[in-house]
Amino acid sequence: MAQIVASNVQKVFKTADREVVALKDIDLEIARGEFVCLLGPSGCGKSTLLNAVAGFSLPTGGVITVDGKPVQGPGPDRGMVFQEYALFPWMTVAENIAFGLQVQKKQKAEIAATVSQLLEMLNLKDFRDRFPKDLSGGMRQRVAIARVLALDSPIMLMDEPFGALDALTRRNLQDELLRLWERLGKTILFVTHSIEESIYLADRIVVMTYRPGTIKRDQRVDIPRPRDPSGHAFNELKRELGRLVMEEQQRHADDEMKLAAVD
Ligand SMILES: Nc1ncnc2c1ncn2[C@@H]1O[C@H](COP(=O)(O)OP(=O)(O)OP(=O)(O)O)[C@@H](O)[C@H]1O
Repeated sequence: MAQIVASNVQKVFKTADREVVALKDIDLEIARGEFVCLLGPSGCGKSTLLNAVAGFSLPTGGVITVDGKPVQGPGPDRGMVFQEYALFPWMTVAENIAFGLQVQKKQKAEIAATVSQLLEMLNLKDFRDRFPKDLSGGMRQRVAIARVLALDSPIMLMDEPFGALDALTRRNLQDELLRLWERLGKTILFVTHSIEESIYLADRIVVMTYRPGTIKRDQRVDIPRPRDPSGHAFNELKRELGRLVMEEQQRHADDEMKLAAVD
């Protein structure tokens, strides 16, 4: 049985002067341990779908289930990593990682052991007593990932987590994430608008359309890992997905022109 199932999911946002159909007829199944990327240009509903799976903002139609249970709000089975490193600035790295476990009232010794293990796993040992402001963007995002891993959720939801990082740091963290995913067997749903990032990471890439947000292509990636971005199969797929994404980008641009004309 699939772990995450979206059935006929719709999401309509109503604003003062119009309605935006952010998601329409979304049917998607994600198996336990699968790495799935949601890909598409800005405004095609990627974050809306991720937030619906997270339970932050529920669909206006259809249903999403996790392990057979309808999602009605956030839960400990789903951890979220955002683009903006949502760390507490007044806590050290170690305290940030420990925070969720303290909220869960775990034993002190257990918290200490988990924190040490995660500091080690994410190469953060030398930074345990630093504050977020003294860390680079990449380091902060490592802490954000460690913080979610501390809660041991079987599902990780990631909203453009590496979008603000420079290319080299981004590749490092992508490799790190793949290593963790292979080691820990998590299910990952990862939002990106980078075609290359999606091909580098995912088992499956779900390409979305712009307004309404529907599934344009559900693409399996069979290229063996580690994937070589200069390889033939990688570039073939990049070209094909690039074509699909460009079509939606163009619809976005046309829409903006129309709106500008009305204003
Ligand atoms: N709270 C809201 N109220 C009204 N419209 C919204 C709201 N949130 C999102 N939308 C609209 O829904 C559509 C989908 O937005 P969403 O943020 O999910 O897209 P996205 O693909 O994640 O884009 P980005 O890559 O820019 O984050 C957009 O047209 C957006 O303007």
